This record gives sequence, C-alpha cells and structure tokens, in this order.
Amino acid sequence: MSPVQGPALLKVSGLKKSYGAIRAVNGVEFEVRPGEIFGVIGPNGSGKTTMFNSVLGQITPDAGRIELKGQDITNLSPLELNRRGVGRTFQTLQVFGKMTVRDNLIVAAQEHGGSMFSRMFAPSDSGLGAKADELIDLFRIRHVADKKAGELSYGQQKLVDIAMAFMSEPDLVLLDEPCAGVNPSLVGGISTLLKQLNQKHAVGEKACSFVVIEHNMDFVMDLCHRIMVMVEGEVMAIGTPAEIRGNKQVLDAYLGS
Ligand SMILES: Nc1ncnc2c1ncn2[C@@H]1O[C@H](COP(=O)(O)OP(=O)(O)OP(=O)(O)O)[C@@H](O)[C@H]1O
Repeated sequence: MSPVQGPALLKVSGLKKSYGAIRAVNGVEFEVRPGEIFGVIGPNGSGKTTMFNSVLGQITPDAGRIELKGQDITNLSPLELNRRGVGRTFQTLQVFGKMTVRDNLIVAAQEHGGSMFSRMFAPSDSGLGAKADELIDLFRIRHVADKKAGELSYGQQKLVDIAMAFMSEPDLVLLDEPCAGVNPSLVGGISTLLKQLNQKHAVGEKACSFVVIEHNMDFVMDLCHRIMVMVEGEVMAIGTPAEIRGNKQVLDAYLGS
C-alpha cells in the first residue's frame, strides 16, 4: 500500500508530557495526511496513550502544538474536537450495557451534537436512526441491533463501540487498541471494516483517516499506510510497514524482542 500524499490533516509538534520524573511523551512529532491510516506501536509504557490523550484534549500537555487542517487545536476539549470532526475509541468499552445497540449509536451522535442534558431530553431518534442503520449494516450487527448491548459478546460490543465513533461522520478517528481482548477470528473483520471506512462513500461521502494504537503486529502491518514506533516517550521511526519491518533499530528495540 503506498502512503497517502498531501498536506497534513493532523500535525503534532514538540509534544511533551511528564508525570513527575517520568517523561511519558518527550518531543513527539508526526503528521497524518488526509485519507491515511497511521499506526502507532511501541512497548508498554512507551507513551502511546499519553500522546493520544494529549492530542484528544483529555490531558493537558506540558509543551507542543497540535494542528487540525492547519488550525491550532492544542488544549481544545474533547467535545470541541468532536465537533471539528475528530472521533475516538478507548481501550475499554464505552457502550451502555442496558441500552440497545441502536440506541447506543444514536446516543453517541447526540453526544456529538450537544450536552449530556440535551442528550437526555432529545427526541428518541433525533433523526439519527438512518445513520445508525447505515452503520449497523456496514458493521454487520443487524441481528443484534435491538438487543441490549450488555447481552452481546465482548467482540460484538467492541464492534458497537467502534461504530459509535463513526456516528458523527468524523474526518479523523483515533482508535486505542481496537483488537484488545477480541477473539483472533474477529481481528480480520475489524481490519476489513476499517479499510472500508477509510474509503470514500462507506459512510456518507467522507473518507476517514485513522490513527491506530495497536499491539497486534499483523493487524498493524496489514492495515496501516505508515507506522510510528514510540520507545520511552520518543519517536524511534516513522515509515511504511516494509520500512518499519526492515529497520534494524526498531527490530533490536521492539519487534525483534
Ligand atoms: N496518570 C499517570 N500518572 C503517572 N504516570 C503515568 C500516568 N499515565 C501514564 N503514566 C506513565 O507514563 C508512561 C507512559 O504511559 P502510557 O500509558 O502513555 O504508555 P503506553 O505506550 O500507552 O502503554 P500501554 O501500551 O501499556 O498502553 C508510563 O511510564 C506510565 O507509567
């Protein structure tokens, strides 16, 4: 797969975050291009999640600048970022177990459109049912759409969790370990879905870009246009899957271990 070309959709420069003496993220820089699937790999504790949470406004970085389509978005709230077209998934499931799959999707989009208060008092569908149905079909979860999410298998809940991030028709979605805890037989299906969502017309007219943190190396190598390797809070390498596989420093520090 050839890397996607063009000006940056997301640009991160000089990002730093310390916890006391721990330099969790120490001068990280990278760019994600429109339409790109950008992987982030690295050993446990290398700063991947801290970088993610800094980009997503969930924690305040000590230094650095984050730009979306050339605009400074450093320190904007997650809700404001969502309104500007940035979605995310978490390492842990965010579904409401007592609500149906379809309602989980609708609520995810209502969150995008307003406050918790407005979500609670919005009309039950808010015109979002068609969008939810589109994603239910794309994610092949029609047979469980009216079941309570808590009654589904972990893998099915993970699919609902990922689908929720797409209700707001984002330009960019940051996925934190989409394969974690998922049965290996479902991993290929998640990869296929993300490739579909990366193409134009999968949802609405938009081609979505991704930043994906993942420990499953086969998944990352197959899915991503480019991959960034983080080690001890710093960027060790950025390159295509073939370049990363052939990078001796990366092999010694991470992949070879
Ligand atoms: N809230 C916190 N308070 C103190 N130290 C933290 C906090 N969050 C992260 N750290 C430390 O920062 C470093 C980077 O952690 P981070 O979770 O970002 O790494 P990671 O690459 O995402 O790891 P994993 O692959 O295990 O999820 C680690 O040393 C971690 O212990």
